[in-house]
Amino acid sequence: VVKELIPPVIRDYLFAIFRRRFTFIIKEKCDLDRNEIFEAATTYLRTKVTSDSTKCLEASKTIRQKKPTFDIAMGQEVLDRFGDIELKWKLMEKGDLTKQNRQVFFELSFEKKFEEIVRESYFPEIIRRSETIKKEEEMVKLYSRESGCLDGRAWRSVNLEHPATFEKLAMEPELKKMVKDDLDRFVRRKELYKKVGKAWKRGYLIYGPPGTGKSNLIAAMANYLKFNIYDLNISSRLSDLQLRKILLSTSNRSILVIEDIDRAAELNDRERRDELFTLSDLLNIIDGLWSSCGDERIIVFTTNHKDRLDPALLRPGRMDLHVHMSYCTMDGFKLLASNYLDINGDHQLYRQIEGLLANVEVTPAEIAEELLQSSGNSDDVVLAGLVKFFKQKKLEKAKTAKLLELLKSCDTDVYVDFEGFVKSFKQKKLENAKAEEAGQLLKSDDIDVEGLVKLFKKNQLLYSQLR
Ligand SMILES: Nc1ncnc2c1ncn2[C@@H]1O[C@H](COP(=O)(O)OP(=O)(O)OP(=O)(O)O)[C@@H](O)[C@H]1O
Repeated sequence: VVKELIPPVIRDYLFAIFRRRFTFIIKEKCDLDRNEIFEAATTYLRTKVTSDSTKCLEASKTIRQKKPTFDIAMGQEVLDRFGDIELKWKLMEKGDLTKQNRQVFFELSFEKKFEEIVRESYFPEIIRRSETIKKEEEMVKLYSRESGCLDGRAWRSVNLEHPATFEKLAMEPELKKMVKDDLDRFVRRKELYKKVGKAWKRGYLIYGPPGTGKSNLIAAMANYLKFNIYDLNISSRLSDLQLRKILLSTSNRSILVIEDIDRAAELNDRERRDELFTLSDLLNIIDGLWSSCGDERIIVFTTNHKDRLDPALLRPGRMDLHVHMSYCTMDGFKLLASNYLDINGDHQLYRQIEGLLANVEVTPAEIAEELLQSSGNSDDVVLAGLVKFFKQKKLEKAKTAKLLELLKSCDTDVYVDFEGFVKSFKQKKLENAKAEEAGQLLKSDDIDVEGLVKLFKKNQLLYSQLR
């Protein structure tokens, strides 16, 4: 009956008389210092304000923020609930608004009987929640495309918890510095880009054999700049329009990654009547869209075979920086040893390792794998194991070179596909004295054929020569 007959405002007023209320005043500053509860509440209440609950919101976005934030506006109320407690937040100000003595504060009111819970549990909870929100906001995200979804809503994100940093990355120190400086310069130069009428974007081509750290470098760049990564998988069938929608839905302050761009050569072979995009469409869309609506964009192409790339991609002005990720050098090795074994100075085996590294092609990923597998042993044992591993690789390399020499002098038609060759070779279909010799080498105890096929594939240069 009370609900039916008495208007809500009067009802609340009457209830308030019966239920004793209590109010906390939370000022922006404690003397001159910042008030942690005030700051935590500001962050926390952002997750509570909605246009349904308040009539007025304050919207803002700094250049470093990825998304706008919506705050409680002056004089507005926001309701919150903590267990059974209903709490009312109100942002207020007092004092001379133009002078220094202006004070901003929150009024937090609730039923008197809950005072202790608010003090002991609610405040600590707000501080904890605000820290989580801040961390979440700073977290770099990795977006990948959901298969089957072909428009702008196709991106799904996870937090990029990749620990890669420039410090932990084994690559030539000068090259590392160059990439880092380039990124720094890029983010600093917004005004210059604007002044000269150039879109504020930068393109990197990262190339090198598998396992040299191309993906690691991208993760390090994202962590360094706090940019999100969009991983665009171009192998799926997309129409020009779908691609446009997908690209348009990426946000600023992001890195668009297109891996294995050499595979995009396939794109060029597509028939136009399919209305699927080609490589040059892709490049034009990226250029066009981003010139008109994007700020702070980085695009990264990676490839294991720079030599197979479409010349359109290598045209000057298309990619700003070409970054070659190479096999492991001694500098890189020392960094990996410091990461995995905490060896920061010299070691007696380093001279030998340096000599071996100059003669074998071994990727940082292979070394990292060896180091991981032998973790738990003493440094001497781990490094001695690595020396053995390098020697084995050196031997394989010599045999591979010899084999290649022999194969090259054979009838080449058969070698178009190496697995096929090995098969026919095994079946002794080949009547060639040199191939016989190669066969002996292949059959020798310390080389296994499948391993060799893998080796050839890994060693892309030899493999492409062979092809
Ligand atoms: N330069 C490096 N510095 C430190 N660790 C590395 C480096 N390169 C590779 N690794 C290690 O090897 C793993 C694989 O490397 P990553 O995926 O970055 O290589 P990639 O060049 O991108 O290979 P792919 O071409 O096959 O994608 C990494 O997670 C890391 O543990």
